[in-house]
Amino acid sequence: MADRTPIIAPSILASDFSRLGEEVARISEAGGDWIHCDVMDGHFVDNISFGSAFVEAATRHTDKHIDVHLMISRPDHYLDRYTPLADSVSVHVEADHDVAQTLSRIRAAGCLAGLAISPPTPLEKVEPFIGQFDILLVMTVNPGFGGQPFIPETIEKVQAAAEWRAKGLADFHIEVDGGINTATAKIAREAGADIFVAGTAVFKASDAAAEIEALRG
Ligand SMILES: O=C(CO)[C@@H](O)[C@H](O)COP(=O)(O)O
Ligand SMILES: [Fe+2]
Repeated sequence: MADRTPIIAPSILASDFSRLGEEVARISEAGGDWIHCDVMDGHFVDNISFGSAFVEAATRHTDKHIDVHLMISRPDHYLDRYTPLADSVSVHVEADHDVAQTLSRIRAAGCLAGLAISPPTPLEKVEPFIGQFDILLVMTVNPGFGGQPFIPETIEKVQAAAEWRAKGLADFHIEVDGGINTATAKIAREAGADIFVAGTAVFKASDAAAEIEALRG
């Protein structure tokens, strides 16, 4: 079985964009394992964040794993702008694309392939793609904004996905994203999650290193 040591992925959506480089360096030095980059197009979600030029700028201030979360309607169309910058790329099962083909292209580009699922979407929607993704990204808030409260019902999906994994159907990480703090990380970890995205909790903490350690549990 693969290593399930908790991975903490601070989301730069919660950083001070006017000091992006310093913020990325600060959070890397504080012990963040992966740098989570939330790309939003104002169409798939009701918010616009940043695009590939911004992600590229962030990469110049860290040697950590770059984890791109595409909340965009046509991930297949924009994919080639992100795979050269990233170590993992997650696309939404709800977006308008050939999911199997997009996942296959992400892997072919040398990245871990992530499949993301929003809170209202039943887990059955990702079932046909088991074995084709390396990360199941379970959204624990509705995508689009940082700083929202964790939706407890989403944990049932983490538990069910962990059962798939335990049955040996496939080996994949379970990443939780949205409203993650030390309390909700514990709930998610006990349900089977091993990657913890935290924007507000880490970037707004007075001691980011202590917060990252606390999130590991
Ligand atoms: O993908 C998203 C939001 O759509 C997340 O990655 C958020 O950026 C997490 O922020 P917090 O809830 O931790 O503040
Ligand atoms: Fe995200």
